[in-house]
Amino acid sequence: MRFTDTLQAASLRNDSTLCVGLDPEPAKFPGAWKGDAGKVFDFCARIVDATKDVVSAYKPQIAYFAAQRAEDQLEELMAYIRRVAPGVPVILDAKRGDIGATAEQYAREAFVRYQADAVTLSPFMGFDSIEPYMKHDGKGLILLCRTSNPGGSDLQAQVLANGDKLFEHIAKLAAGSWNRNGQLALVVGATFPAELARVRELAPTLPLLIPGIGAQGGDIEATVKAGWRANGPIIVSSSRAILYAGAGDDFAAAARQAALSTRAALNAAIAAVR
Ligand SMILES: O=c1ccn([C@@H]2O[C@H](COP(=O)(O)O)[C@@H](O)[C@H]2O)c(=O)[nH]1
Repeated sequence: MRFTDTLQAASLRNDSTLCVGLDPEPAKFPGAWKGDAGKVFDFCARIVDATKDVVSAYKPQIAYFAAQRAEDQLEELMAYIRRVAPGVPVILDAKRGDIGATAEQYAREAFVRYQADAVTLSPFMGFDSIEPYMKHDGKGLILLCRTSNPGGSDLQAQVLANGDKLFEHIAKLAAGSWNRNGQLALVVGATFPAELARVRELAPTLPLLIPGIGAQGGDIEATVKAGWRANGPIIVSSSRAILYAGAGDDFAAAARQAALSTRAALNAAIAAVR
């Protein structure tokens, strides 16, 4: 099944545009697990158990696993999600970008080793750095466009010779000539709703992965108003605000409550603009 179809089905089934980001930090683990990098899988698996009927997607960020020498636990987690939450797509947040030959290897890592449904990519090195991922039929390729961090403006807001800002140019390419097999989507931060609205204008039907609500302070209503369209899906991602909603043995229940209230806020905002 194509990433976009899996996403739509999960979104309908769970009545959700919420993506839970899986960014495990052992220093923030509860109780006896605190500081134990051997508990990365267990921690994330309990979060998945508690949220699998509330989300439209999961987004593990690979750095949190690699930094703990926990890539094997990420493989185990990907298999676990496929087993206990079949039909919920998994976006590997890796932000890869390299020459074609190396991109082939990164694509194998994302889609063969981890069997992700989609991967985040930096478009900075151009189309030939994205093309190798397109050999993996139906997988989602989510290009950084207007990132959620303040420093994203340093390059992404630069005006090009044709008058477009760089992020506008990326949105046009992704909605146009680069999107050869309909696999492309864009990352746009919730922290910049005006730019999010501009990206939606330029790419009316592309799925938008939107990090920046929760710990980064992005506003849910402004995000939905700018980004959601009936035929333009949004995947609104929150990591720390869900994962660490509770610090005790009830951390998974607290994560579920945080996911439920975030989903409800997203759905209320969608109902208001529908
Ligand atoms: O522009 C971007 C692109 C990716 N991210 C990633 O999303 C999560 C955000 O975590 P929170 O705890 O919800 O702030 C994290 O994995 C980032 O690497 C982003 O924040 N902004």
